[in-house]
Amino acid sequence: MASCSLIPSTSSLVSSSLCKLFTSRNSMATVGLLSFAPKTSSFTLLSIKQRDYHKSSFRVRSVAATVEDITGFDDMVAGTQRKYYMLGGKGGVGKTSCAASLAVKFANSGHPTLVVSTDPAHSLSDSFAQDLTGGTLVPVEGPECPLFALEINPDKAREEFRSATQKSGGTGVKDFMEGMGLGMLVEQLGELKLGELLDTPPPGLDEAMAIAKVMQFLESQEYSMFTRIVFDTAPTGHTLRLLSLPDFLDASIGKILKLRQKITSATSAIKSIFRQEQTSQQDAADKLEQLRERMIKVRELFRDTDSTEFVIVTIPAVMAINESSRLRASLKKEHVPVKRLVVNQILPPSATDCKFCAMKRKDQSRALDLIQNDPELSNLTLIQGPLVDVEIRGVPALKFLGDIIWK
Ligand SMILES: Nc1ncnc2c1ncn2[C@@H]1O[C@H](COP(=O)(O)OP(=O)(O)OP(=O)(O)O)[C@@H](O)[C@H]1O
Repeated sequence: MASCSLIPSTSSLVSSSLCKLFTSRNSMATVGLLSFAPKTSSFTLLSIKQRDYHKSSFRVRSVAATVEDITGFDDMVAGTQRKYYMLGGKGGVGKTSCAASLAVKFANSGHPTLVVSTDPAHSLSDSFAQDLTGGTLVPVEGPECPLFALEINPDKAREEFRSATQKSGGTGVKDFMEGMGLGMLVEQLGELKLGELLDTPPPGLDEAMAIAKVMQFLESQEYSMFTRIVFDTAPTGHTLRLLSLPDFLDASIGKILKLRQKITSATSAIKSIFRQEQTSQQDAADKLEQLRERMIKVRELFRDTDSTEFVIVTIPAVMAINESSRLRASLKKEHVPVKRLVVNQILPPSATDCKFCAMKRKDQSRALDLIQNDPELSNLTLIQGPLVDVEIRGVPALKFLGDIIWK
């Protein structure tokens, strides 16, 4: 029996003798069950993924740290309310490794945790060395407390956007506008660049929709157990576009909806004659409005200093640091809370450097100086992650990395 700390508020959520933990999005089949025996204060996690059957038990210890005088990981782990950690940075710096190691550390510290990849090029499965694909919550085997992973398929999110904006079977802005009862305005609306919006969903939209989807999941009772959500986000460019999305959508979808409203109220007299068409137009309009609201929620989540923190991950190299500085400036502009900067892959100390290592060390040291003098980065808490000599794959390796980085 593995030992586990659980958050008091969480235990009350699972006080029934057996509660459904989650269901597969596609099949709606139950793939996980959590049973709780109040007398022995023990939980039994039964998870069934396809044909695999996995059963583990863990005892409840009282949780977590006090909130006074805490820094570092203590600050991240303290408290029973749900917190979101978004890890982002330049491609290849170690975002996934850091996100996965943080998720393992949260789970081993008593937080039922969900780690989500919204990077179109998922690597959570590679990092955990387990098959976590399928766009649904999959239990990660290994940590002491429940840890689930979710790789959101960006193609599906994009498809959803297209079906929300296009009349069934139709393509392009003209069909969509006609579907919305605005066919006569297609020409006049040229300058809004709606064609671009509808035919080629804006970059960052898939990631924003993925995050919106996770938030939707988490609103339901069956997913309310998670107290830490870690996002492995797509490289910098996507993140920045994601943050500017709500304004962009407001400017485009908002205008369409307003126009449509004007027209439908002007033509209300003939509404009843075309009731069928009206319904499908209303359906499209509702979906667009829902999309816009979800994007606004995602932006609010990013800006919520009480529950969210964006952690920038970088490496000690000039190009990566410059990109991190720009990312931090943009996040500041968007009021996204950032406190920590992880500098990953720093050469560990050595008494006897070869020529290559000595050069590399000097180079890294210059890059670290750059951080100290960077107006955007110098006031962040610096977390140094060493370059390790083996590939970090699987829960034991992630635990090892997490214990070094998240202190
Ligand atoms: N501290 C480290 N020491 C050694 N290898 C590391 C370290 N951190 C990450 N790596 C390795 O670097 C590679 C890239 O890491 P990872 O996939 O975590 O980066 P990423 O930023 O998520 O990449 P992408 O932007 O492509 O998603 C992996 O092979 C990983 O094992």
